[in-house]
Amino acid sequence: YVKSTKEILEKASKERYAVGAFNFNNMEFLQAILEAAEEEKAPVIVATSEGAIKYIGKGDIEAGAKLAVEMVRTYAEKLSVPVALHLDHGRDFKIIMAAIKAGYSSVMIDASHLPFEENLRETKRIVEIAHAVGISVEAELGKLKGIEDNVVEKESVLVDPEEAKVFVKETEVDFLAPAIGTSHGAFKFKGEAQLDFERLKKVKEYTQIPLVLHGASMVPQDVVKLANEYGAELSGAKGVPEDMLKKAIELGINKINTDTDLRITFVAYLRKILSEDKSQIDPRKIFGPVFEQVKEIVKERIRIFGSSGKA
Ligand SMILES: O=C(COP(=O)(O)O)NO
Ligand SMILES: [Ca+2]
Ligand code: NA
Ligand SMILES: [Zn+2]
Repeated sequence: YVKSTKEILEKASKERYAVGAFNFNNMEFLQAILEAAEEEKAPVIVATSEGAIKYIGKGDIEAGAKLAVEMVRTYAEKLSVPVALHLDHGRDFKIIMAAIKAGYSSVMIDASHLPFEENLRETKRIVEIAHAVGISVEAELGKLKGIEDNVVEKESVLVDPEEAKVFVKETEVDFLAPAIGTSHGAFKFKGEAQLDFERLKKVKEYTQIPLVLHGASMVPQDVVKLANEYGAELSGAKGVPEDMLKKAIELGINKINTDTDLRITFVAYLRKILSEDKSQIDPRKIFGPVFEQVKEIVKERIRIFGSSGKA
């Protein structure tokens, strides 16, 4: 059933577990994510980036947002678990408004590439509008490396917990994504994986609101290997290790954004199936088994996040 992001995350924050926020760009990814949540009896957040809304709507933002909402509602109303739809990395005011108008439960305003005061001002503006119509808001402090759809953040600038305290108090934002060393995509760390748990601990202490980890994919090496065996070129891919995810959850992370793990799984099994079943031309016979694997990786993540059975 459909439930608000705020209710889902406040329960998670109180009970110290995390809920997956899985990105989707099409029907099959959405189906796999929702089936995984249902099978794990877990609350789940499904998210579209601005690029996903444009992709779903073939450039028509209103149409894309509307179709995303209607797909989620159509599937979610049959499920026994709570589902919320979230706008990931909102930056364009028009797209954030389109998501709110279409019926998204929550929106992220990502102004973290701007100086603190500007990020604060932009976030406050979105919060005022969203709260006026019962929608919750996520914002980001600090910068992630990697491509955030349309922004290449050169340096990863970690969150300042003192700034976070002021930021949350002034903006009344509902959830905060503190940059603690992750980055988007499959190549997160040059050397050893490293997250700044001290900062995370302080941010939770100072803000006491649900926190979000971006760039949290684990990049499973067995799946990377499989993809490379079938012609992908993903050597050097590295994600967040399980023990670090678990420590981040203990320290107050309640929403874990996961996109790359689903993409790598999709690519590995699509390549495998196409090279093995050479006469297959029915997309359902190709996508069926591929998205079974995507469903399995989502179930594994839900278990690691601690939200299995929390519906
Ligand atoms: O932060 C993410 C996803 O991160 P990954 O690339 O690690 O899946 N979405 O907003
Ligand atoms: Ca950002
Ligand atoms: Na987000
Ligand atoms: Zn992100």
